This record gives sequence, structure tokens and C-alpha cells, in this order.
Amino acid sequence: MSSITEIVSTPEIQKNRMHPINVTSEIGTLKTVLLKRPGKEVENLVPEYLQRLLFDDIPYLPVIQREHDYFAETLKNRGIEVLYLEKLVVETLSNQELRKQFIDDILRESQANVNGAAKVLKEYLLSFPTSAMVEKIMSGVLKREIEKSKKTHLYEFMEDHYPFYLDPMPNLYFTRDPAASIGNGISINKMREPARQRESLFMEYIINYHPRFAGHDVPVWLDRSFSFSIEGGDELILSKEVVAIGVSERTSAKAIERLALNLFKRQDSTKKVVAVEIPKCRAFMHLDTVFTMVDHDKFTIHPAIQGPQGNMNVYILEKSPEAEIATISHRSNLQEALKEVLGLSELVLIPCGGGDEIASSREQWNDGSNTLAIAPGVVVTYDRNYISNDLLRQHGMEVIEITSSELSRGRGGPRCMSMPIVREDIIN
Ligand SMILES: NC(=[NH2+])NCCC[C@H](N)C(=O)O
Repeated sequence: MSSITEIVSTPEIQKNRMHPINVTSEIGTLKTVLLKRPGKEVENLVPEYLQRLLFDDIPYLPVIQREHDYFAETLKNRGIEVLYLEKLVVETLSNQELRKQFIDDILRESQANVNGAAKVLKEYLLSFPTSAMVEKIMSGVLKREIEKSKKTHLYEFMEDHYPFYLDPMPNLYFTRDPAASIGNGISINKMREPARQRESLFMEYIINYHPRFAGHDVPVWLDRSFSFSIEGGDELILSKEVVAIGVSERTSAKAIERLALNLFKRQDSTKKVVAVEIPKCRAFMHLDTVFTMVDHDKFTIHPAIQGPQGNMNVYILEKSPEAEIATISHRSNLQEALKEVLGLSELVLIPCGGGDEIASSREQWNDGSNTLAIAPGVVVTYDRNYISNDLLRQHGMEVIEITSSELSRGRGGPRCMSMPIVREDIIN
């Protein structure tokens, strides 16, 4: 594990005095990315709670870890710096005061399962070295872990069949969703599903207290105390001037509008926020499950999100003379709206599964549209989506495939499993 000093003194950051966050596109050469290696939290998935924990099956831990390591190696081999969430959290919680504060916060947000046992749990968690403590918090605490002798209240002795004091967080390897880098700042997200709401607390602590970020001017465009939900899988940075955000099962119109107004107010470069309405269903939970950018003028799309003539509801928000109101205009065709906001005369939408009814819904289910661009025209995808991958190649993309039999069981692909921290700017 790297020590704090190693990370802080990452040569590139010091040499170039780069801002710790810089993401002004979906496709600019990726320099630094945040991942989370799936850990014991995945083994705390049981059939009774799968749905609530947002999984469709239980991944086999050694294989999901092997596949994830392969993903990380693939990125490193392309010169990308890989940061791990779990390591950053350990480095962040470098003193006892902060550890206590963090545990108080996490226990408060864990609500029902803690069920009054916060004091015992706090002592239990603090009894571990920091890295084991962080691992426990992420993977969950079983009731049977707390010694009988530490139990003081009647309810603590009861067998209520619910096994956890602290729920596991098996979705943590989808680092894309709890926060999103936009320009030199970040949105730290109020997440929609109770199973994921605690996840963005890790990012809040990292930004506030990790030496790599604390002390730098990192604007928080929207924070997790906002009352309406938004998730990073819906936040796509199309260019320095345009952000697209899905209005989805997870992301509300109210959060999009607030984020847009904050960006217009505080980041001069943002001119337009494009709200793309998608069906609200499990398979299409975020915009990036049905639509991603792969090159300057190319996108993947799941055909099922469009009506017969390619019609969809797209709203363009722009700065208005009044600070608290955006100018909003409606468009009914995504392709045309994208050409307009990106100033392009031609733009290609590459259909997932080639548009074949069966292949496209099968490959979309396994994240065939969820590509991670690591440079313009260079994408990382799951190997299992061979029809979509071939089609991307036919459109001139370099497609780097990763193994995906267990990773895909959590319903997320390479874009969801990665949170870009630094990308090179696109020079027009
Ligand atoms: N950006 C994404 N598409 N993320 C996928 C997250 C999948 C995760 N199981 C969830 O339901 O939240």
C-alpha cells in the first residue's frame, strides 16, 4: 500500500503544479482514475437482500477480484495512474479525532441497522488498525461479530434474523456514482438508493481531508446535503462547455437544475447543461448504461431509449440574466441536440448490439453501452459484448476488452467502475 507521502508527492502533480482534479471531457486522455477493488462486502451479499443491495447475483470473490485487477492493470499499462478509494480513505483518516468523527458520521447514516448499538459499534470499529477498520466499514459488521459480553441492552441479545449491525456496501466498486469530477471541481452526490447513500461520505472526507486534495481550491458544485438525488452515472462531461445529465431512475430534475445554476454561477466555462430524459427502470438506471461518448463525434446508444423517429425529450439549460433561473428549451431528437451543442455537422450514434432486438437488450443488460474512453477513439469494454465491440471497431475505435463474467453481475461496466480525476484537456 502506498503511503501518504508517496501519493502526495506524485511527481506529475508536483512537477506540473497541476490541479488535483481536471476533467473537461469524456474522452480526453485519462491520466488519473479512482477505482475500488471489490472486497469482502461482496461476500456479504445473500439472496434475501440482493435486490435491496442492487445486485442480481452474488459474484465469486476471487474471480471478481482477478477481473478487477486485470481492469486496473489494463489502465496502468496505458500509463494511467490508478488510485484506490480504500487506500485514500485510510490515508485520509490519519488521526484519531478524524477517525472518531468519521465513525460517528457513518453510524448516524447507517440508521436502522445500528439500532441503538452505536456505542458498541464505535468501540468495536476503533479497536482495529485504520485499514482493517475501513475494510470493516465497507464490508459490513455482522451482529455475531460483537461479543456477547459487550452487549448491554436487551435488544442486543435478540435474534431478529437480520444479520447486520452495519450493512455491507457491495456497490463501492462502482466509483463513478458517488461523485463526479467536473472541470476543477466535483459534485459529491446525494445518492438515490438507501443501499448506496453512505458511499459519497468517503468522497466528502477525501476531498476535505486528504492532503492530495485538501488545501487546493476544489469547488464542490453540489454536495451530499442537497435534498434531491443525483448520481455520477448520469453526469457526462461532453466538452469544456457542455455537461449532459440523465433525468433517470437515480437523478432528479431538481438536482440537475441546481447543479446547472451552480456551474453557471461559479464556473465560467460551462455554457450549457443538457438534460436527457431516459426511461426510469432498473436496466437503464443511469444515462451511462444507455449512452456514452467514445470519440469527438461518436457515441454508443441503446436504441430502446429512442422513439421511432429517434425522438426523445432533451432539455437545454443555459445561463439566464436571472441568477436563480436557467433558460430552458426543449429538443425532441438527441442526435440533433448533440450536434447543436457540440457544434458538429455530423455525429454518429453506434447502436448497442448492432440494433438487433435480442442482441441489443442482452448486451445492454451486461453494459455493452457502458464504455470507458481513455483517449479519443480508445475505449475499454467488457469482452462479453462481442457484437457491440465489433461494431465499435468497424467505426474505427480501438477497443480494449476486459474479462467480465463476475464484474458484470453488479450491473455496471467499465465507465461505472471508474471515476476520472484527471484527463488531458481536448485542444480543438
Ligand atoms: N454508473 C452506473 N451505471 N453504475 C452502475 C451501478 C450499479 C449498481 N449495482 C447500482 O444499482 O447502483
